[in-house]
Amino acid sequence: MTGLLDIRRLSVAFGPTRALSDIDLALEPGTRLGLVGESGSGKSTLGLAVLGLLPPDAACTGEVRFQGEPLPWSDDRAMTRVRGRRIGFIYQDPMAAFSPVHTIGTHITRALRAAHPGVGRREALDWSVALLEEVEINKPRERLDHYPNEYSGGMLQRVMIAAALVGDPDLLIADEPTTALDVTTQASVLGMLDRIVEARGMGFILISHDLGVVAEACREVAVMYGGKLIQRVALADLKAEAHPYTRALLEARPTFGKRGQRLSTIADFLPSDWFDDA
Ligand SMILES: Nc1ncnc2c1ncn2[C@@H]1O[C@H](COP(=O)(O)OP(=O)(O)OP(=O)(O)O)[C@@H](O)[C@H]1O
Repeated sequence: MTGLLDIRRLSVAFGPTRALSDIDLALEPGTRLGLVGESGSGKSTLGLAVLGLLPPDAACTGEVRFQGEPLPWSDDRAMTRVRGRRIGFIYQDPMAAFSPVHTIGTHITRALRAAHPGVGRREALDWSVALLEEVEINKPRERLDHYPNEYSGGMLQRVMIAAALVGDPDLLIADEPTTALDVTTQASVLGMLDRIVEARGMGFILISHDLGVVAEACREVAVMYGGKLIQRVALADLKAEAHPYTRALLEARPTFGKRGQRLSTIADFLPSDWFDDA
């Protein structure tokens, strides 16, 4: 079987900064992988590299194959087609994704008609309604006529997810998709993402600094540190098999059980004496 995504020896540098060093990562179709690590570990750079969206000053080596074919990074038009149809992308700030002067319906139907040029106005409208239903927005037909400022942050994030689904992608990459939301909304958006990814059987890469977020919607985690991939493990085995740095990430999570206790902090990574300050 051809794999979904095959990242081989991917390295990215911004001048003297090595953002990614020799990443190898393969995903089978339907794999749901959380990519975790602290700020600056290279998670976003990895997502952007796969999508061909690195800034021009990034020096990138290595190869990424998608469904068996190398991604055509140097061909802008071909990459635009990949992003519109085969790989969906969701990022953190829903507000920035929408123009305030167009209705939500205009945004979605435009995205649909860009991904499927033959689709007529009427069909695009019905399809948009179905997509808003899929992301669990009530009264979708009515809400298509609303403007972004009439939507809450959580609802806008749902619309952004709907827009990422217009091309029926085989892989969805989400970079901190719920970080801008309050905790309750975050949980409901993650639950919805989990249901959609499951129902569509898509591959899913969820980028987050928070292992708890990843646990809501993924089955495996890949842990990054300093531009390197240091561990990949099934979530079910995480506690038993956590690499010392992964364990530190787990312990740094605020949970209700730890109320009143000091949170762990992640110091420079020194594996040999890592547990001494517990
Ligand atoms: N456009 C850029 N120009 C210069 N350096 C960059 C650029 N983008 C990322 N970097 C550097 O590459 C490294 C990895 O950054 P990246 O944003 O991928 O990390 P991250 O794990 O996604 O962090 P965060 O969670 O804060 O987004 C960092 O050292 C960062 O400063």
